Amino acid sequence: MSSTAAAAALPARALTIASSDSGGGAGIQADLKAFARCGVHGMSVIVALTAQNTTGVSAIHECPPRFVADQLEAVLTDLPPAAIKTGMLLSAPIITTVANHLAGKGIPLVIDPVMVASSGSRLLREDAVAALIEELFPLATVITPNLMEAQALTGLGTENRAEIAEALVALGAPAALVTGGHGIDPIDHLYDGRAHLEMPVTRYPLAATHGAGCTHSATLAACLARGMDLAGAARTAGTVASEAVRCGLVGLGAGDGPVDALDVRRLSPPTLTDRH
Ligand SMILES: Nc1ncnc2c1ncn2[C@@H]1O[C@H](COP(=O)(O)OP(=O)(O)O)[C@@H](O)[C@H]1O
Ligand SMILES: Cc1ncc(COP(=O)(O)O)c(N)n1
Repeated sequence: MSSTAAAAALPARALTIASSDSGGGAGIQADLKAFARCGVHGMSVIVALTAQNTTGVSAIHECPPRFVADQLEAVLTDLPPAAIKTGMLLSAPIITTVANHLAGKGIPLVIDPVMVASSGSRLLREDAVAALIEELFPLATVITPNLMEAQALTGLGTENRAEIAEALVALGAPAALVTGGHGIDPIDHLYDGRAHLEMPVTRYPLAATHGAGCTHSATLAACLARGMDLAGAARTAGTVASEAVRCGLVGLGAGDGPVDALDVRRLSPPTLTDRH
């Protein structure tokens, strides 16, 4: 095969800029599973490590912003992604570093404004919220808060998703996709500054939703990397996240079990006779 033909056969690339979940349920670990689920080569810039399991976050170790910059430079110079998502970014200096590296690149960007873990720990410091809104939202293609995050970002108490999505766009993001899986209406609401689109999601009443939001935003980025339009990517993200909940690993730990975008229970190591 010529090198051009080999390159044409390569998968699309997507990058997650987020934090590690030692329990493997959310964060970088969920993002890479979602990328693989969508047939996309996943890359990861890790900004913090969490000591975390299904019951909660017990410690957070922040990467120095200079090392975050090193990772971004390593990826962006050699492996430019076709789309990027951000997840747990933790601090204002990290957000500024990320914004400085992404500004002017024109790469589709999904911002999942992860603020508080479903188990209750803060994953974005109080003093970093303004940096997220002012420095990163203007660079986004779409932001994907859940309803609680959307309320915290806008200061609105309403559950009216159309109203809240418009307020998010007024904060500087060109489009907002408000999700609402955790016990609320199973409807994702997309507003792109012109039109509203309601996307019903099949809801599963399972105790395995840890990482659902990460899986959702990573799938959205993977679909954009594969050339889908925003509405199609948003529908697919809702479907993949919902399926990941259906395949969620209830009982894996003592708390909220992790979602599973790859449905690993149906996989097994190849036998020797499968080798080629
Ligand atoms: N119980 C559930 N059943 C089916 N899908 C769900 C469930 N919980 C979450 N999801 C899916 O995950 C997406 C993100 O969930 P959500 O709870 O809004 O985010 P977060 O994990 O950030 O709180 C939803 O849009 C939906 O597609
Ligand atoms: C590293 C990391 N990133 C994101 C989340 C949010 O996921 P969830 O809302 O399911 O707790 C998390 N708990 N940990």
